[in-house]
Amino acid sequence: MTTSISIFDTTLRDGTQGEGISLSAEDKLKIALKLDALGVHYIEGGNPGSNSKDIEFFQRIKQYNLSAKITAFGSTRRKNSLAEHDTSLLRIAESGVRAATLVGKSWDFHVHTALQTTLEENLSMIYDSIAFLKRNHMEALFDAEHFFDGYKNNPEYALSVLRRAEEAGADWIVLCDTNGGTMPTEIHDIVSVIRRELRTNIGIHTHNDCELAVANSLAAVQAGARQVQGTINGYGERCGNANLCSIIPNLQLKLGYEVLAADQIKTLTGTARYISEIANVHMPVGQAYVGNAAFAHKGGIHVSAIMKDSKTYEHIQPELIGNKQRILVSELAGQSNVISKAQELGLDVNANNEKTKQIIDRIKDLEHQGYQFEGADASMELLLREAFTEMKEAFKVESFKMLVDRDSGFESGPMSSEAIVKLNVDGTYVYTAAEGNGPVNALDNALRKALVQFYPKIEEFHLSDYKVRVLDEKGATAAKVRVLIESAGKNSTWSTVGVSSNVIEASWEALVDSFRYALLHMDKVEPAPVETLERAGLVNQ
Ligand SMILES: CC(=O)SCCNC(=O)CCNC(=O)[C@H](O)C(C)(C)COP(=O)(O)OP(=O)(O)OC[C@H]1O[C@@H](n2cnc3c(N)ncnc32)[C@H](O)[C@@H]1OP(=O)(O)O
Ligand SMILES: CC(=O)C(=O)O
Repeated sequence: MTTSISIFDTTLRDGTQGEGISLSAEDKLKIALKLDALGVHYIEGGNPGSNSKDIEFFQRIKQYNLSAKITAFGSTRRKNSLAEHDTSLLRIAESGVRAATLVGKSWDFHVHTALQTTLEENLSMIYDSIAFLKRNHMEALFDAEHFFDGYKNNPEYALSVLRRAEEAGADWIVLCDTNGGTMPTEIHDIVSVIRRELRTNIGIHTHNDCELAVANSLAAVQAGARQVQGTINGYGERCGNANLCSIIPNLQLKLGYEVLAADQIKTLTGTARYISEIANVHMPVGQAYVGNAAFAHKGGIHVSAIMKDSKTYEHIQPELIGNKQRILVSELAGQSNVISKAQELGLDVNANNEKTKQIIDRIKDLEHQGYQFEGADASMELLLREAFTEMKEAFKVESFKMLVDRDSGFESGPMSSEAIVKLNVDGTYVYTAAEGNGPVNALDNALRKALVQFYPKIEEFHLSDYKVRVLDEKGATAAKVRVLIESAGKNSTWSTVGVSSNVIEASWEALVDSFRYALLHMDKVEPAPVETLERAGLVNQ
């Protein structure tokens, strides 16, 4: 029989303890709905005893009928007081949740040093607080903070903490590697012992300070833990919590546990990316399973084999967790990369074709000059289309000029940027000037002004990101730069690249590629009669 593992997500509580992560009540609601769709079993919404944002979240989440259990977090009652008078416990009870997690000390050193109380009083704090939840008819999860450090230091006391939580009626006892310093073999050994000592279900909560949070969670499950607490993308205090985006597929696809339904686990990649957007934290491209490069193949030898059978270089089918295979083309490419990329674009390309060899040489040469096509999908597509099709250019650049000026007499006054471009659009010469808040904006405006007569839908896309990287710092102000421009249309984004020792020229090159790419997918309209354009100052035949 397959063993089920309960997934407890604490992105909204421990995840927000990660540096740089701050979520509004609205953000938390959106994330909770996404996590519920993913199928996690518990969603820890926050700490109602901590701040009013979390109180608002618990109020607002009540209107949704979720499958996941929403839980509130808090600590055991303060020392030398009554649970019934403890603000944190009262806030939890008032929040309206049916389940709550209480963190309590299980390391004697912490009891003496952080709580500054007696070992016996700490046991009472735990008992009273869990019993309070049970009297309020709530499911009670006990997070035994620093359990592994505590057990190594004083196993009898650490175990007595768990026993007291069990006596009080805890539904889950969760062993925490709070400082993230325990090794997988220790986790396995200790969880195996504890499992024999308790009747209550055991969970595991690990931190990533030794880059072992995922391995430690798996070791605990293999030793008998039946709940894993973690966060999406591993957000959390210090180095983060155990990353559920790796734990879930490892448990389900590698170790054969029952975790999520097959159609839900397919939403894992989308969930990870959605939450990274809301948290405003860039996802590492190489993040296991859900990263953009998790199934991206760059080396020619890899791509050649992948095209024969993807199992050669993929440990699972990316679609199982909603990711997808990508083929990168760079100076490390062989003809397989180019063929695969060209086929993706619907181009008819054969192996050992002379043109294929030429385009590989061209790409390698351009990358040697400083271009990078992995991050510039649209420039790559243009190169391939030029090589393998009779590509009709939407326009040709005749010339461009850039004027950057500061009004005399205003030493710190505003700078003005003006661009003048001359284009040939299907035999019609268009000459336009435009201003902008900087040189790239002025060039963008001038190109748009020239082309909008022919391609009105040009208004539907805009430049969404602009990055400059100095390629040879030793050249100082004469160094070569690489400009990457990201553009966004109604339903898509694309990136283009330009390289030069002149930043304006590199920007212009990337900008022109962005327009060339956008226009590939746009219909041209008949421009207004020439005199009208001439009168409007747009055309100079
Ligand atoms: C391992 C973990 O991640 S636990 C969760 C940690 N998360 C957070 O701390 C985020 C939310 N925290 C907060 O908003 C605040 O810290 C609050 C509201 C909980 C408490 O704020 P304050 O009352 O100002 O106390 P402060 O944060 O300075 O100190 C924590 C207090 O809790 C006590 N405490 C710590 N753990 C526990 C526990 N398990 N049970 C009871 N009391 C505890 C400490 O001894 C300290 O008490 P002291 O002031 O008498 O020394
Ligand atoms: C409870 C918790 O967050 C910890 O011990 O790390």
